[in-house]
Amino acid sequence: MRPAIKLVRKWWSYGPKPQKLRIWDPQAVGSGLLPRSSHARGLHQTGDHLQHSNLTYKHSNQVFKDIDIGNTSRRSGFQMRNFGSSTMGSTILRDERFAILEECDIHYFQKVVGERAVINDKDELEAANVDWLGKFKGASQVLLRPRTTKQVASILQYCNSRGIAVVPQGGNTSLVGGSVPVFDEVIVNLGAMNKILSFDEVSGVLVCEAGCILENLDKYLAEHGFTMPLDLGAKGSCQIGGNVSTNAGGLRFLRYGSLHGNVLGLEVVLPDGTIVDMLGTLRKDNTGYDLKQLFIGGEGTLGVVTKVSLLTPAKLSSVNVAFLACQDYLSCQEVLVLAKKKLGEVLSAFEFLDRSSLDMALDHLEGMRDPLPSAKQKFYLLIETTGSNENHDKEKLDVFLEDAVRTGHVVDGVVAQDNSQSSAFWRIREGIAEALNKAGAVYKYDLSIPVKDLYQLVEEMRAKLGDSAIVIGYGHLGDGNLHLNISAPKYDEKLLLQIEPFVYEWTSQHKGSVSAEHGLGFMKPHAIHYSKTPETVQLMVKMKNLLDPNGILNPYKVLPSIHI
Ligand SMILES: O=C(O)CC[C@@H](O)C(=O)O
Ligand SMILES: [Zn+2]
Repeated sequence: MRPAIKLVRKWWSYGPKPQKLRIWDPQAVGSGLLPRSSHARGLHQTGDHLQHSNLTYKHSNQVFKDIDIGNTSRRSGFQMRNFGSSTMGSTILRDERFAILEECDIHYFQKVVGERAVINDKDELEAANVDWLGKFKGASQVLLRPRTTKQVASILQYCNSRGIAVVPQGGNTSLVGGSVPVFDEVIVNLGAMNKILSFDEVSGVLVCEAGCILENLDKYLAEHGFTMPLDLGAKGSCQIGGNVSTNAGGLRFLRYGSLHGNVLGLEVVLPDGTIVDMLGTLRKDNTGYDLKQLFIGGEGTLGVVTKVSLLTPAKLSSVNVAFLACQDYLSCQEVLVLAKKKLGEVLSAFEFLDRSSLDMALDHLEGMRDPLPSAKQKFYLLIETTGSNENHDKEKLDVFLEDAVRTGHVVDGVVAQDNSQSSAFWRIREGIAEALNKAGAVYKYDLSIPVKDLYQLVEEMRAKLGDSAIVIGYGHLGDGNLHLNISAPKYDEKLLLQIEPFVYEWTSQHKGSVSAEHGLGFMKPHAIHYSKTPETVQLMVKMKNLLDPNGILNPYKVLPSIHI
């Protein structure tokens, strides 16, 4: 075994500089290491060296090896982080800027939230330490389940004063490693704060705690004839606090817009334990800066969202879902224009999937039939209308479909005849992410790109990678949001080097964004500069420093690190 790599060229662009990072002897590492590649995407390995104002990003293979975020192993009852696999030498370390948990800390937490809400059960911790994709594995020793805002405040105030790092967690469905610890951060899970506090039918405003599961909120609203303005594949487990913190987009974005518009108020706890009550329910309020916006999409780095007030639309009774096939990408664009013109306000979703995405979903979903078995086209569209007048909506849909077929843009299609068929079409669309996750290694990119250029990236990527991987393009075409996924049998550094920074550079050149809706989390802070100017990033760093001067809250996420 190689000796421990001397590490230490790493600190973060906010908070105090680490004194040093502790290194343990690799000989002491237990077995059962994950393949190195399974975590190789945590910190990028591009070999580039970028200079950005006073931020320096140095991405050499050596640095990558040194700072690779790896798996954990247990020693003397304490989980330690292992950097690198046994084949490349192992260095175990933790970030010494932060305090190691002691008995007295556990006692304090027990006093604040009660013994049963301080979790150190191995299985529960294991689940909370690993992200949904199984790419990132932290080494937290303790998970706390506060039930009140005051408890969250006490936890944060204490951790801030003790220098203990904290990761807020909801349903842990982040696709960018945003909700798992990187080292041994204390996990503060909001799941027990799941009360609906009020709903006002006149204004449509729902006020609830952060741990409410999205689907439960939708069911609750349905009883009152309302619905949530957002819908995601992960709705059965994601929580509204996490949705807000990620500024999740999803399937209804086209119709109801961003959470930046739909969230009317928030209660947040700052890293020092201050409770900031911004839980307004007004649609219009121009008294000073709209500070809640900082926490919508703040990815839990500036404060912990504890309560949410949300504008919800009425649930409309007439829903139609069509599944259409197009020969080429230009036709998809023409259909989008036609849909906007002919369907107008009843258009509620415009999703696209290419043939590879469809094949992948159908392979994964047992018993699911291809809705258009004879079409075998390159592109498919899932179009949904939602309105209040069935005849009117159907008429609109008929006119739209007639035009789409007559002009040759749509070559085949089906309209769901009942709820179970609509659900089946949606199941196919939502099944793509699940299928990809099961298919081996997946390199995920969530990009905003002008619609006219969007699929060109998928084609260029395919041409570049040849047979070495399956390139899949799908997403929310109506919002210009491409989910580019590259599926390969296993993680491979060489493959990654072919993908990145190409994807990011391409996106930047086409005036896109390297994160449309998933956020940056732990996976992509290094790519922020492809979409934000140095001045903007610096302002973000200042905000972070202002609100979290000790850098305890969700460290390593969103903002780039400095490697020297
Ligand atoms: O897995 C992905 O790339 C996208 C997941 C999600 O945002 C979706 O739209 O299905
Ligand atoms: Zn999406």
